[in-house]
Amino acid sequence: MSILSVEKLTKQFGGLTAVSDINLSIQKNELVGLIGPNGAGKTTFFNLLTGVYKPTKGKISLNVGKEPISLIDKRTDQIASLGIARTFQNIRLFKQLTVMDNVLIGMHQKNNVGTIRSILRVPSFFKMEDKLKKEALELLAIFNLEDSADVLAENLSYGQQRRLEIVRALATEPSLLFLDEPAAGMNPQESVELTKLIRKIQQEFDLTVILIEHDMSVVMNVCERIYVLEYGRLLAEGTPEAIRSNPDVLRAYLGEEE
Ligand SMILES: Nc1ncnc2c1ncn2[C@@H]1O[C@H](COP(=O)(O)OP(=O)(O)OP(=O)(O)O)[C@@H](O)[C@H]1O
Repeated sequence: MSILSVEKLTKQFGGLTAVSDINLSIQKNELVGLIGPNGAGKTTFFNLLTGVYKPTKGKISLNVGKEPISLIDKRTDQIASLGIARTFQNIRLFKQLTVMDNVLIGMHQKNNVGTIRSILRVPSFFKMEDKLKKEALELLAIFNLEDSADVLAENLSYGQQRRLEIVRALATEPSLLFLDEPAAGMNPQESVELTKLIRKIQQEFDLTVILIEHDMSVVMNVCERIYVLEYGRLLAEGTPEAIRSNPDVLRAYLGEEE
């Protein structure tokens, strides 16, 4: 079943067409890669799917309930509440807050803790808060961050901050997770560990994952299917094996670092 489908999606910034006539369909529980040279339109594509930008043209349809839902004209918060979570190329954590609080914010988005209850601090608030903290610690443990729960996010290493971003996205209990260059700035060993973690959470949390990544070893190891963009257009689509030997892809990447 297709969980997300995109038809003729286009985004123009003045005279520049950043995303051009993209058609794509993602199946439930797939782990799909989105690759392409710098400026190919990958982040713009994520921004269109998550409501940051309004498309110039095209359709985006999400299939998580009885009827498909159009994401065109939905705000970012509405899209998030439909079960789409993302991370950003430039880490966007609450750096002055602890690791735990960063995760709790993600959870509060989903769980109705309630402003009145939290201001009045009634017993049910503390009960809910304890439950959420326990769940947050379990999520942090998957990413080997549980011992840093009380550390300020700004004091984490770069690799840890990237992992915390994923935990915070997971805390909203998404069905679709968009990861924008999760391995950027990581050393090779951290990238390998992250690859395993992405696969693990996809299976454990029944997730559909779309991953933008420049690190080809991450993409080729983790993705079941890959879409390649170039100058905003869809250049190729296929399994990692097919993409690896596709002449158009090789040409687009010629001279690019792998
Ligand atoms: N807000 C904007 N206003 C104008 N042009 C933009 C805007 N956002 C992106 N662009 C342009 O759209 C094109 C696609 O950019 P985008 O960031 O989506 O590419 P990308 O594939 O994610 O690149 P990278 O791999 O370098 O992150 C680029 O030419 C970029 O300069």
